[in-house]
Amino acid sequence: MNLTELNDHFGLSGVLTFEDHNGLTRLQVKTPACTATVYLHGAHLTHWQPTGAQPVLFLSDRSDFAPDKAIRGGIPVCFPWFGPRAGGKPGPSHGFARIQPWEVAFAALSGENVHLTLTLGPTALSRSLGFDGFRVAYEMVLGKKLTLRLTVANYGEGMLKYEEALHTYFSIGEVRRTTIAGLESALFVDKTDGLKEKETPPEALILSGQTDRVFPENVSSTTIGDGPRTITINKSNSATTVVWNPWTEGSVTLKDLRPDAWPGFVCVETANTGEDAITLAPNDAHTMQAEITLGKA
Ligand SMILES: O=P(O)(O)OC[C@H]1O[C@H](O)[C@H](O)[C@@H](O)[C@@H]1O
Repeated sequence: MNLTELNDHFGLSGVLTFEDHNGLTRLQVKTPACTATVYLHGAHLTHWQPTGAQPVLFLSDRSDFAPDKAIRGGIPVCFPWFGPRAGGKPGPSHGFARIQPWEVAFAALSGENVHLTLTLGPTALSRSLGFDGFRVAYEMVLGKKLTLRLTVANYGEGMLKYEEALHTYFSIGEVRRTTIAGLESALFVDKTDGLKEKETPPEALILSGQTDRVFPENVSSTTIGDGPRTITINKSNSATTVVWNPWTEGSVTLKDLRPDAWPGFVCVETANTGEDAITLAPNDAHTMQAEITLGKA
């Protein structure tokens, strides 16, 4: 659908409008409860700001907005693998979902919440990478809180094994003064240190250097302490949590991130990766959910 058709079919007067940005289609949401921006490219939520609060998501001002690139910041949807593809097989980092155009299936205002569903089915790129019999529905409920539901269905004839992540970049005042509660004494794999298995200290986590930690079999809720506010992530059907900040060392390798931007965000990711990957029998489906709420410290 072109912009006119999208606005005719799914636009909500004064609440939800589709527009072009750099050749990509995005939608802007404005309600008494929040403002939000979603790109159909990657079903990428780049902005969510409850009324009266600071923006919750970080977006890099050097991000590419191009059909073959992932947006840096917001919430990249990683599917059907996380990080580099396993087994040395070809394919983009974090899978193809974040660099494919998704379709709008549903948009409505219910009370003060906008309910939006975007879908992704097999594309030329996914088929070229061996993914044919799947469908993904991504439901967002945008209001004072944010609910994200990623449902994957197997329409193929064989088993479908996949990884997934909502790679959320939270905007924070200063990462070295930010606490992450909920991962106390938790086991993690340290991707910055040869995949060694380690355990976090018994108190809330404060990052002090380049961080790339995968917490397997971890269903805990996490709460980010960002100065006067807290950001809580409650999740279901997600067995992996990932915490990432590139720090100075990692940032220099990322062309789409200002080298001094890293103190302003932390990624706390709702995921199913590695041993927690999902395997679906034909006609089966699985839903992973994250719910993000703001509070006072
Ligand atoms: O640069 P990207 O492909 O978006 O990946 C950014 C980061 O994502 C995750 O958090 C991974 O654990 C990291 O290893 C990776 O560097």
